[in-house]
Amino acid sequence: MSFSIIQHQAHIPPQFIWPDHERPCAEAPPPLDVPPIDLAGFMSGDPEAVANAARLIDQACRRHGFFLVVNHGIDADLIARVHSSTDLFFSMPVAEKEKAMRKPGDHCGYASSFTGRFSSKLPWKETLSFRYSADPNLPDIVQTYFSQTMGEDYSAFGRVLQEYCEAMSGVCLKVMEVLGVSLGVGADCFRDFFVGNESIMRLNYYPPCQQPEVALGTGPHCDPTSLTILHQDQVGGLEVYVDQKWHSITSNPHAFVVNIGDTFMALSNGIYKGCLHRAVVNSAAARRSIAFFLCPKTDKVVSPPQQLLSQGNNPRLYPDFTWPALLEFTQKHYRSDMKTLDAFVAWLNQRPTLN
Ligand SMILES: C=C1C[C@]23C[C@H]1CC[C@H]2[C@]1(C)CCC[C@@](C)(C(=O)O)[C@H]1[C@@H]3C(=O)O
Ligand SMILES: O=C(O)CCC(=O)C(=O)O
Ligand SMILES: [Fe+2]
Repeated sequence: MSFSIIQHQAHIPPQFIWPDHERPCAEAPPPLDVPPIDLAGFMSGDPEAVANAARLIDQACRRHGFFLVVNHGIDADLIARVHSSTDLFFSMPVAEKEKAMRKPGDHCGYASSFTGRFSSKLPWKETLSFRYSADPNLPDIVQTYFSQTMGEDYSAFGRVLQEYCEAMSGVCLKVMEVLGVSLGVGADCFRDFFVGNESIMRLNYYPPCQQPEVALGTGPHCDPTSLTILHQDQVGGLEVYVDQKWHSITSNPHAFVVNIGDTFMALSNGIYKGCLHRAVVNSAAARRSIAFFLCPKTDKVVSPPQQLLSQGNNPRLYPDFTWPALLEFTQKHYRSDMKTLDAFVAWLNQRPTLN
């Protein structure tokens, strides 16, 4: 089922129609007051800038887990090249895109409308996801993926995305320093945990939809990953559920939208919260968003720093786990939503123990 056919029909197929209580708001939702974290200010070491960044990120992460990062130092031309690469890929003929077709159970590759994964509440989007590794022995992992999957013509395409992932990994490590300071465990604690990250990059493409009032580009969920660095194009459509109602996050090309995921919620022993969010579509313009999902190295055990447990009455909320186990759960057993971590822990507990 490809959007090039669906989007020209008068009505969208029933699999893309969401239940009443999950549909977009009839009125445009109010904007969420998302604090801008001055990353260069924090990194300068100026005590006031460091304290201000830590305070703003702490307030946001205790409340909804979303904040903006500005003065991030990422070249605007690189961001523009990633957006144009996204347009280039999704404008390709279906047969060309399907060279990168996502395989069942794998999180990488090209997926359109997710018909192979879900039978209802299908998201109105096409996605292209691929691995990034900060391992210095894998300096061209992204470029190699595209050359091998799509052919040597895609080497330059892969180079742009490789460069962008390296930049995103750097921004994530700086944000982890701020999070470490704001949680009182020190700038190095989470930075050291994620320095060898094995992350996921995803290009989201949302075609115009003839019935945007009953569809969703991405359904309500909390990212199961650790931290998400998202760049929205000027169309906008990202919404966050705070204080029992949906809020929009205004598009700002100079800022990255950053949010806490389930894995970091577990690392912070629930002090910082992942938050329900979704993406709405529209009938006039296609929308793109570029999402970098920070994930720890596969052998890292997700367990909160001791300091967070010894501070007063703060019992462990989640058992130790590894990211690959949670990822497999989301790919093979459970559609990520707002209860993914609880469902994951229940799944872990019911598995037969190897004696
Ligand atoms: C590890 C991941 C699974 C998803 C992509 C990344 C992080 C976010 C997850 C997702 C976007 C949450 C909503 C449901 C989902 C199926 C989707 O709409 O794309 C999720 C992704 C996935 O499982 O492919
Ligand atoms: O497209 C967006 O703005 C949000 C996408 C998202 O939440 C995701 O891919 O996890
Ligand atoms: Fe998300």
